[in-house]
Amino acid sequence: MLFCAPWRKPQAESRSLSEIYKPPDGRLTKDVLLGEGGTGEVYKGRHHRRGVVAVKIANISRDEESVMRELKFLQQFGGHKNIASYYGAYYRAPLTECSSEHLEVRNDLLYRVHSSQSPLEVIEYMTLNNFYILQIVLEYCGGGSLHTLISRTNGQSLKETWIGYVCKEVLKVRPDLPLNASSLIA
Ligand SMILES: Nc1ncnc2c1ncn2[C@@H]1O[C@H](COP(=O)(O)OP(=O)(O)OP(=O)(O)O)[C@@H](O)[C@H]1O
Repeated sequence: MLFCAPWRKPQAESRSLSEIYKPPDGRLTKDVLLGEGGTGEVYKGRHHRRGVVAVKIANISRDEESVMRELKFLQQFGGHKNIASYYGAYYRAPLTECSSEHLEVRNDLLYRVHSSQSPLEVIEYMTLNNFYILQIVLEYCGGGSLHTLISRTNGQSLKETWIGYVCKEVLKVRPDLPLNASSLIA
C-alpha cells in the first residue's frame, strides 16, 4: 500500500534537484569523521579525480533551504583563495537507520521496512526524489579550523595580529559587503 510521508515534497521541485545531482556510483568514498556543522557531518574522503577531499553529508529532507543556500555560496565563492574549493555534489538515499526506521532502495524506489522480520516486510515506499542526502565534495583543508587554533591557546585569546589577519582575509571574500571592507583591507 502506498502512503504519503508528511515531509513529501512536490514532485516538480524535487525532480529538478535529482536531475542536477547524480548518485556517486563508486566515485566517492568516505573515511574518518572530521567534524559536524549546521548542515551535517563532514568526513575525510577520496574522490576518483580529486583525490583526498572533504565530504559534507547534508540531509535535504531535514533543511532543504539551508543546504541550497550553502551550495549557492560554494558555487559562487568556492574559487576564492580563502574558501575551500567546491568540487560538486552527489545524492544518495539513506540506506541504513533514519528516523529510527530502516529504509531500503529497490528499483529507484525507497521502501520503509520492518527490520525485525525476515524476509523484510515492505510497508511503505516513496520515490527517491522525495527523500535524499546530498554529499557535497570540497577541497580538504588539513590545517584545522579556527576553532582548533583558538582552543590551543589554553583559554587565552588569539594574538591581536592574528585576529587582524583572520578578519582581513575573511573580508577579502566579500569586499562588496556594506562594511566598506575594501578600505579595511587596503
Ligand atoms: N573542507 C574541509 N576540510 C577539512 N575539514 C573540514 C572541511 N569542512 C569542514 N570541515 C570540518 O568539519 C567541521 C564542520 O564544518 P561545517 O562547515 O559543516 O560547519 P561549521 O563551518 O563548523 O559551522 P556552520 O555549519 O555553523 O557554518 C569543521 O569545524 C571542520 O572541522
